[in-house]
Amino acid sequence: MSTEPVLPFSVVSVVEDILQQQNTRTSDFKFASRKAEETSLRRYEAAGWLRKTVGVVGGKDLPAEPSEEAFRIGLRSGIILCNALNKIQPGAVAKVVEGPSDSVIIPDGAALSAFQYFENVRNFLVAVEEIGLPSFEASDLEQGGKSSRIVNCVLALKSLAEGKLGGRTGSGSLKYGQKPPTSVKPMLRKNSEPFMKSLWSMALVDKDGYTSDNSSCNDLGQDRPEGGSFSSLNSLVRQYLSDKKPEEIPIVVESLLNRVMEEFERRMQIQQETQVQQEPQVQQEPQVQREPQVQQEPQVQQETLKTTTQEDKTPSETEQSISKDASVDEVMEEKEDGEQLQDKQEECYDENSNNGDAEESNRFYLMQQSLVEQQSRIAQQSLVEQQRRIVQQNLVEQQNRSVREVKNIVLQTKSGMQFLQREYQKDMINLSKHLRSLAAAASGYHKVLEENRKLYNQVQDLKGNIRVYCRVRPFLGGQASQNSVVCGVEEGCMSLMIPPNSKLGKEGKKIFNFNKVFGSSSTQGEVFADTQPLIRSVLDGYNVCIFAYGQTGSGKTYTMAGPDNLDEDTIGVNYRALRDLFFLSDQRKDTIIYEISVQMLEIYNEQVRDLLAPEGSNKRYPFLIYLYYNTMIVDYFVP
Ligand SMILES: Nc1ncnc2c1ncn2[C@@H]1O[C@H](COP(=O)(O)OP(=O)(O)OP(=O)(O)O)[C@@H](O)[C@H]1O
Repeated sequence: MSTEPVLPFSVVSVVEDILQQQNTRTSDFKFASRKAEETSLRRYEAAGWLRKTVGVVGGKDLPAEPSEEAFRIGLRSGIILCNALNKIQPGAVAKVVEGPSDSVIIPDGAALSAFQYFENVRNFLVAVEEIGLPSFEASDLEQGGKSSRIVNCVLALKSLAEGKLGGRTGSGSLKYGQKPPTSVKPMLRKNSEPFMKSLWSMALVDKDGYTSDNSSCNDLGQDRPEGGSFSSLNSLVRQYLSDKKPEEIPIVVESLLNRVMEEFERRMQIQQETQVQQEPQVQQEPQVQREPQVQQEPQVQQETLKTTTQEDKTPSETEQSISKDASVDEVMEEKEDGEQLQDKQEECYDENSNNGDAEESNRFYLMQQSLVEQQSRIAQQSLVEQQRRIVQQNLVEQQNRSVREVKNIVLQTKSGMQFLQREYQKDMINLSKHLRSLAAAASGYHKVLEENRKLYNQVQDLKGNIRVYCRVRPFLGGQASQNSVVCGVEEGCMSLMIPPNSKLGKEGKKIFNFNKVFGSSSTQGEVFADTQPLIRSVLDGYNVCIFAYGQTGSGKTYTMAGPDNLDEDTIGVNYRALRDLFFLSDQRKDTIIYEISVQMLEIYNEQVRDLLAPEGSNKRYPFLIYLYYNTMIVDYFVP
């Protein structure tokens, strides 16, 4: 039954206090001074280890806490470095050229033996390279060189030496600052070592305030059974650092945590002093709180391991979900990478669990974090790469589909155009055939038309070139019907009553024959119907003359022109003949063009007078001229 004292303060409250103090005092100057201080601490550590390794005599040129310049000058001859290396690994530098027996610190710029200077340093650097430790340039030993690289090299030698003292072989295991065999680099901060050592020194302080060499507690990932409060703080620090990359842990945080450690240690000491005075009371109370802490911390650790396992597993699950679309080889490669990282973790974990060195624990912890982060990055990169590849494949497939659709449309359009071209050629061939047949028909039509005209005019000739029609005028208003001498009207003859004292004879009845007789009830249209065929003969080149003959008031003007009030029914032969001529001319305009002119003449008292002549000219023609005049319609007046 452990009897842990109950802390009157919580770890969180200490951290909060330190954070508050730190926030008020943080400045750039602090950062710079802190960094310089830690650089000096590293240099002192390197110098101290070299002096301890080569001995006081061999390391007389190197002060215990040298400045940067003194550190560089002390190591400039290469003797200390070569001797230290040979102590760790005998024969690493086959021959070390020693300086003068009474050598002292040679001022910078003073002439050294060139052989001594060059051979020792060169042999040391070659040996360091062969071992795989971080090296530096020979010029770093000169004025203005980078002494930090020399410090790194010496501290790596120190780690190698401590590893050998711990029973581990140098080959195949990672050392402090030693170059890893693969591209996976331990993401170790240079200034983390003092802090972690401070952290670890806290871990070795037991409840009584004594330092313990309990090697079972040398792993920061393990909890001390007696150090519940420190384990809580340790868990808190580890929890804070678990999701941070080494480069993301700023110096201020590291400084802050260091302050937390110091403050925590101080309060622990105060508490222990108080505990000595109130031991009976204090020894009972921690049992109540200590047990849950002891039980809780493994849970925290287990949860951390679970989280790590889940982080390891999540990319694998993601890979499995994506592997449907990815190639099998790529997924296998990624799984192999994950397994390799897992193996490295386990290897480092085993190695670290067997080593009691705090630096190794620190390095293991940071390296484990870097491995997990690297594994996550690899999984994320593969996920992003596979998604990008899927998107590219989808785009390519979509473009291919579009190209295929366009090709199909082009082919359909081309076939459609070819079909239309063939149809067009067929239509053109059929049209040419129709045109030829139409041309043949047209030529035949003209022949038929000519033949028709000839036949038509022959019919007119057979009917008679001279036709005589008789029209009986009806009685006008006020005339007695009993005075009419017309006693009979038939198709081709008319009967007249002969008065008794007439010169025509003693017969009482006289019959006259005509081509046709129109009675008093005949209309203007009936009279024109018999003369219309002669009008058409005019357009075929025949001469036609229609004239009316009769005494005054017999109805000549009415028959040829119409009454004073003209309408469609009462217009006479002249208007109807002219309308028919214009109609035929328009009907035949595609084949023949007619020029139509009109003359209106009056023959009165054997004088021919032009009725269309300008007013007052009173142009008269001899009657004989009229006989040869080619006219169609003449209203002939008999005096
Ligand atoms: N078929 C008819 N129906 C009705 N009225 C008619 C007809 N024929 C002639 N008339 C009328 O008889 C009258 C005389 O006719 P119209 O003037 O045509 O005779 P005319 O022969 O021309 O005389 P003139 O030789 O003096 O010129 C007119 O009033 C006319 O309207």
